[in-house]
Amino acid sequence: MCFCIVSSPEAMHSNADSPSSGPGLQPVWTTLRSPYVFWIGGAILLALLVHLGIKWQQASAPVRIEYSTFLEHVESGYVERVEIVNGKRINGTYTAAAVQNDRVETRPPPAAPMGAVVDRSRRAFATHKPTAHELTAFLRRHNEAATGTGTAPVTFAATQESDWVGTLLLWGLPLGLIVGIWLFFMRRMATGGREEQIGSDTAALFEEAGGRRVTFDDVAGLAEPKEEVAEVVEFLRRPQKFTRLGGALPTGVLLVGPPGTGKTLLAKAVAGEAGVPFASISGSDFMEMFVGVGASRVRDLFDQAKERAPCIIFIDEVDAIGRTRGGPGGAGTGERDNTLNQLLVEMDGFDSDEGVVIMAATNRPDVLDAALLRPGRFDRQISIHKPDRLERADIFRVHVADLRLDASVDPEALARQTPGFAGAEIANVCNEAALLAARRGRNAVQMDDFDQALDRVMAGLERSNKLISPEERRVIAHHESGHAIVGWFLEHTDPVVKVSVVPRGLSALGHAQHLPKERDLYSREALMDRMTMALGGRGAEEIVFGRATTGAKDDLERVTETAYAMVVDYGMSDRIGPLSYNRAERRADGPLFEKPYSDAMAAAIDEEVADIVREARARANDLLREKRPLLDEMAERLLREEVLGVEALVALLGSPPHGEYAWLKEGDGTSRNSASAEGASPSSQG
Ligand SMILES: Nc1ncnc2c1ncn2[C@@H]1O[C@H](COP(=O)(O)OP(=O)(O)OP(=O)(O)O)[C@@H](O)[C@H]1O
Ligand SMILES: [Zn+2]
Repeated sequence: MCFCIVSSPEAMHSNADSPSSGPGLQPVWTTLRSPYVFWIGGAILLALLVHLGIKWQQASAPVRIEYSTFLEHVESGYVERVEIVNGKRINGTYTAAAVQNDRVETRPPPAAPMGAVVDRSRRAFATHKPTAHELTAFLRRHNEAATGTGTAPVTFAATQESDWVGTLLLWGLPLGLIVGIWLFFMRRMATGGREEQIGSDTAALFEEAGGRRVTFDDVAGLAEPKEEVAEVVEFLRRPQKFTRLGGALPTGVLLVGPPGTGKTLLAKAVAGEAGVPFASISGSDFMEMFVGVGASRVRDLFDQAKERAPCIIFIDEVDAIGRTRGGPGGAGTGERDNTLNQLLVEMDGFDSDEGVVIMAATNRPDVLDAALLRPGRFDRQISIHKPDRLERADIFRVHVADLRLDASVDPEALARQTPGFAGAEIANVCNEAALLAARRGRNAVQMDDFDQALDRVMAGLERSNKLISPEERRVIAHHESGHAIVGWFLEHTDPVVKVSVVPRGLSALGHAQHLPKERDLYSREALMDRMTMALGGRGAEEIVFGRATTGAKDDLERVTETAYAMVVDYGMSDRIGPLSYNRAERRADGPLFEKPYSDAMAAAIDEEVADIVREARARANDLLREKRPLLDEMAERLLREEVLGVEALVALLGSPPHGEYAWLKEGDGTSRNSASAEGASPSSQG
């Protein structure tokens, strides 16, 4: 049996229009640090080569003589051979006799030292021909005269030779540049553009980057994620303990959450706690590389990891490689597919007792290729949320621990002032405050340093659209309160256990969480109540602000789906009757009805669906108008406290008028971090 309502403990709504921040940009220029060494080394090598070349050229160089001297040497019969290069340079050879008898020496050109000419190995000479002189005619005349006197004639030839300096400038320079750039990229690939990197020098680099080992104490908040990765730590410490009975441990852990919430930090802490090497590479690093190298980089990474096991590979922004294959994406898609395929192959090739754990982070789990999430790969997902007020106070405490603080600094107050901040932004605020205080010449960081730092960081966040504006927060708080109040007072809705305006992930801006009751059968009234609750968020926006926002998109999708199901699947409409009109879709392999109902019936169905939704909407809005004071109070408290647990809800709204809330008395599901509230599943809670 199939029901269209999914009673997921996840949010009833989200704001799909909220812009998602793209993958964090890597600081490209930090990667240039090591190539400096490379460039300087290259320059020294080049200088050395040039120097050697000049030396060699000098040693084998011909004797330079003046053109007039050359003409005299020809007339004296000392010259054996002449080569005219490009019509202007002359390379010649003296006769052996002339050199042996030192006759050439008789008229030394001022520039050429004499000793050189008597050197038997240097019969070569060179000179420059003035353009005006007719050398060939001169030589011919000389040869004619020579035959008469019996001396040997001068052989002469003309050659065309390219000018090597010009050639070098024309070809060598660009070629050298290309080779240089190529080498540079090869180097970048070899290091993955990152310092923290597996390899022979990893350990040193890691120590340098991290300073000291990161532990769970450095990660504030994130109670549940920490609990979940604790098992990974155990596994890395003592793999045999787990695999003793033949069980296979998960090798892939995917951390899902918005940017700056501490995913990298958590992965590092796992490595730190387990005392194993940690390699970090960003998915976009793979993709920056030339075609065909991404895959081999993956292979390298895994080969090295296996050598260093037990260890952790952390792939940040895994969505850069892990996007659904064959999808659109223009250039580079094929390369990405290859890289992803290699990653899948490597992950499959692991034995879980090898002790290599792959952690990956993404803020776009929705775009990941399904193959990545299959068992044996990233089959374990841990979601990481933005911190609520109390967690933010904890994060502030971690980051001010190393600062010299004035007594005026209050982490609680700072946490209240920073709704919507992620850990990275809090770290940023603390650092800014310390710098400001230092600039002002203070001995300790004071609260007003923090205030100013806050203004700065906030301005930046507003500019980058990462911060929810106060008006938006008010809308969200009322929207969530609307869901919660409607859900609280209706008979057939699931008990609300937590209301929050802490953004949860990519798009959900807040949520009202409810424990689904364990059941498979819903009456018309139950479905109506649930639709009414889903419309409570939008209703509250309308009542309080006079208009609705896009924040109700998901709510409306769910409502529409339910309303149609009531009419065409469940026969819950008197006007249409107990008929199922969904056959064509359902029985894909059975006889297909091209059109299972008439146009008239289609129109009737649409009208009936609209009626049902109108009714639910009216109920929601009526109830909210009646409870308006509660709605406002709840929204105000949410804005202050961000999260309301069950106890706070009971205090505010009174005991729920319907339903046997047995779980209430157990005192569970009340605290902000309660696992049972977070991971509520129909089977664990009645
Ligand atoms: N829960 C936390 N406790 C303490 N510090 C935190 C926490 N979360 C984030 N930070 C601080 O923010 C910095 C950045 O966090 P980190 O790089 O781990 O975020 P991320 O989720 O990996 O971000 P991204 O998705 O952009 O890579 C950390 O180095 C740390 O200083
Ligand atoms: Zn909603």
